[in-house]
Amino acid sequence: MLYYPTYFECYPRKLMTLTFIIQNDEVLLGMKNRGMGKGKWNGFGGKKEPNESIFDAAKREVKEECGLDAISMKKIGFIDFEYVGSNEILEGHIYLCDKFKGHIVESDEMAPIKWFKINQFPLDNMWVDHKLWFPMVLKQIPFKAHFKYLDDDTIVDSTIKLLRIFKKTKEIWVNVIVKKDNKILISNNLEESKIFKRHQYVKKGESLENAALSYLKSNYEITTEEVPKIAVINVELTDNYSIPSIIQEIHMFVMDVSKLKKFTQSNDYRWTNINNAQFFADKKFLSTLCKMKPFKAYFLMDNDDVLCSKYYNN
Ligand SMILES: Nc1ncnc2c1[nH]c(=O)n2[C@H]1C[C@H](O)[C@@H](COP(=O)(O)OP(=O)(O)OP(=O)(O)O)O1
Repeated sequence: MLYYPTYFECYPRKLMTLTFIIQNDEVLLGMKNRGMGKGKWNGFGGKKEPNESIFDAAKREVKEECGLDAISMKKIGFIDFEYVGSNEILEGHIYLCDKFKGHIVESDEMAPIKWFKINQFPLDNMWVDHKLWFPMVLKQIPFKAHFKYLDDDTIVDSTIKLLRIFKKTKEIWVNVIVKKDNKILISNNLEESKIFKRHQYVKKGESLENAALSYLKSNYEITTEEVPKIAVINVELTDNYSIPSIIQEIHMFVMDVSKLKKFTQSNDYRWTNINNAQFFADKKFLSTLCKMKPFKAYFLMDNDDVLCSKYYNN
């Protein structure tokens, strides 16, 4: 379960728009030469004027910043931008425009303006939040997000929630990590980045503990009577944005073999330092797990990329 933060609900808000113009497999971006986001590539947008609707503001900003008339625009996301030390929220309304007319006109504020192939996006030279939600714009998945910035390049907290109308079904899985000191066992046949993907489906009527013990036996040839459960994580996948969508609930157990009287290591495995072993892009996960203190977590994944991760104490 992902909780959207609410502590800033009473803060005053400034409404802003941001529109991405997309044609075939290309996105139009402009280099911002002044104001917020100076020196970064961005879509087209800015503050809403009094007495105009947010939709009209989005169309006006597109015209002012790149010269095009947007014909078809679709709202994809809402983003609350918060800056440490400021009690004002910048409420960004994100649009996708796939029909337009006119000619591109560069201005003092935005130049140059260029079409970029979607897979060659200049992400390193854009707002850092973009790489976390742009996959949703491309897949047209409505979302709501909150980013708390320390400065223009550092995010200290982020939450991305998919706004779904469809029912979600849950699949229950277990996974067992075998550890000793600050090392974990990794299969020789598995890429380290994929260790986390080796979950085992929990059969109907089977207890989580039994599923974990059978996982230990079949994967690591370890027979034991108990193994502690450390984490429950919910993984939501953007590629499963269909009907019904799936949430994976994964129960993570950790076997500390230094506690076992007898342990024979299978030749199929090797020890890897926790800091070198990867859990997708989220480096914090394995080290948190190996502290052996129960916790809950949520991950929003787009293929192998973690778009949003949240850790909760149990
Ligand atoms: N992190 C963050 N903070 C603030 N603004 C943004 C981000 N990430 C973003 O993508 N953006 C977007 C939102 C807006 O489209 C622009 C900032 O608009 P701003 O510079 O305030 O508006 P202007 O158009 O320059 O100013 P006016 O025309 O409204 O005067 O960046």
